[in-house]
Amino acid sequence: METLEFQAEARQLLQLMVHSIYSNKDIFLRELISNASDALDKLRLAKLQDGLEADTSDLHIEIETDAEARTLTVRDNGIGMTRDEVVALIGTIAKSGTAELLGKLKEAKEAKENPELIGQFGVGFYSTFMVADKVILVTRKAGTEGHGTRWESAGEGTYTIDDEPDAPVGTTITLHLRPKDEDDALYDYVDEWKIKEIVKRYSDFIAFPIRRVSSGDGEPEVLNSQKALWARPRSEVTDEEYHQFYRHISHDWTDPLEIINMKAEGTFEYEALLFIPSRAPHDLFQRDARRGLQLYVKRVFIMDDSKELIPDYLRFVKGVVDAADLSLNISREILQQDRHIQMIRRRLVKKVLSTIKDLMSSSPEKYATFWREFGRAVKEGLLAEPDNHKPILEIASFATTHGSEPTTLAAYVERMKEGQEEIYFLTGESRSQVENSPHMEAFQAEGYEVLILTDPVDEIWVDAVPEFEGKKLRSIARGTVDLKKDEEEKEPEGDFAPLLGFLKEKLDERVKEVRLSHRLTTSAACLVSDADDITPALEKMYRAMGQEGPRVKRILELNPNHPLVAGLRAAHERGAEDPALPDTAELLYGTALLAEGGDLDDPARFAKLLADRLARTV
Ligand SMILES: Nc1ncnc2c1ncn2[C@@H]1O[C@H](COP(=O)(O)OP(=O)(O)OP(=O)(O)O)[C@@H](O)[C@H]1O
Repeated sequence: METLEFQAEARQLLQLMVHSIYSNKDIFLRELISNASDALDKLRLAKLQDGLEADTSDLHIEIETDAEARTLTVRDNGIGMTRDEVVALIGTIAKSGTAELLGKLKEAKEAKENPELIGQFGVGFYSTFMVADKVILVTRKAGTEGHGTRWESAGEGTYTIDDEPDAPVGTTITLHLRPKDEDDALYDYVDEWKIKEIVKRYSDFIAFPIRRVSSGDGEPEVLNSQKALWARPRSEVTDEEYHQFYRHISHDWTDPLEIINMKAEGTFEYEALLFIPSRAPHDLFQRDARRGLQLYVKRVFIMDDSKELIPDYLRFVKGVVDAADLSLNISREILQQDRHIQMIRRRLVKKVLSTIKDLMSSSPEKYATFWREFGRAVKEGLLAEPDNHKPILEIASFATTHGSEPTTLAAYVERMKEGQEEIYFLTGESRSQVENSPHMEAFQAEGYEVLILTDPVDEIWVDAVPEFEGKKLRSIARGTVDLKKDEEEKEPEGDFAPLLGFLKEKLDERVKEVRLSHRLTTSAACLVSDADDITPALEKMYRAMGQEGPRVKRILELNPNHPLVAGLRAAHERGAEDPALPDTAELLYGTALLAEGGDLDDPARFAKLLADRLARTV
């Protein structure tokens, strides 16, 4: 017999379990049944796809209680585990992001107040320690000869592991129950009615029979109806049943925001049951996160995380697709090329997008939640699926200078001023940075609405999307802007020509052009990108990804009505040789860069120039 230590993170999680941060302890049984069901799926699949020799004629889950010994046993005749697997799977937590979450959960008190936080990672097998002070797991892997493995722990720092000579194939988990304490929601889990209630509530849809055996009783009783939820008409399924199923497949603690049923008949039949969660998982933007749907073929589970069924930008959608005409032996490789799968995927996308669109009118609050949680991911679809620009843009909303609530593009277009032909936007790092950017000045002064785009993905998709309802999307930090229709109000460029030429020469390394601006009302100067150039934010992103390219020069625009610019022109006219002029040019450029939230190349030099100049004014 060997005594081993739990990995540090596993120990922390166990601690939380032992000290019962969950107010609902009943869920331990749901977790055990869920694992058993997965193990049965895996055995059936191993036989089907890998030709494993195994008896799958009576796959089932058994629950046995012994009131005297106060034990509860959950048994399955599924795939089982090898000794190494027991150590790796039960002694450690391999899931990404767990450490981080555990950090947040350190305070058990906080966890009690935040059930959703803990719901974000499956507590799984460890939840048994909420109700048991000793857990024994005996298992044998299907297809292995000889002995099985016995694992035992009291949920503290260590566990023991040993050979078990006569273990049958599958896994048996025996809990030595703590004394009941109903004040602490710790019920009597040897009670027949309690078991029935829990199974009915949480595990009714499990595809394998869950049988209750009890010493003395005669025939075992089947506790669940085993009906595949996606195959039942929506009107016959309660929300509670859907929610439990959602938990089984998603391991999310909170109820889903929306449930989608689909059924296609005809040449290619399939059924789908999809869920849109009500909150983004913590790993929505992590590359290694689990994504994809469950694939079944005629009620037989084939695989988890089937990415081929749903595009990456809808990776938060959970659910099941049950296709009638696929081979049970289908592999991931074949899945990628399968025409039917591609067709299903297109239909699912269409359905998800139209469901969100319906929410916008039927339940604006739900829609707002959806967009807040998942909008950032959905916008990636504008890059990935040009064919779906329209339906994606229709469900998108954006922060805007028109009030504090986000707006749809349709609502923006409706509010457009007479004569306005483009949809104006400005990208940046935060709302306040964008709002206070010099680029905004003329638009604000003239009463034009500007969309405020602050997600990193915004920098990219705006270049991929040419228009919405025939209106071009237009960055107000790019190209020329001419909001004033009245030619007479404009300053003649001619008077400024010598100054513009001088500045261009002095700032040649940084700007490609210096010109008068029509977008400034209060600032002296601003920087804009040429219509076809990439923006500084994008340049920065490329750089961060390791793609060095040549520096893109921008255009310096001056406000002819600003006293600084007027004064500079006068000074330049008095004498172009004035030694203070080049410094002023640099200060002007630096100030424009700072005003839009940009980074100076040489902040120390800028600070020195500024201090010298200020010293002369005090
Ligand atoms: N009855 C079982 N038969 C075979 N393997 C099992 C069984 N129970 C658990 N396992 C293995 O142990 C692993 C860890 O189980 P655990 O319940 O802790 O987490 P999980 O099921 O992977 O995640 P979650 O709890 O989020 O569902 C499982 O993924 C599975 O590989």
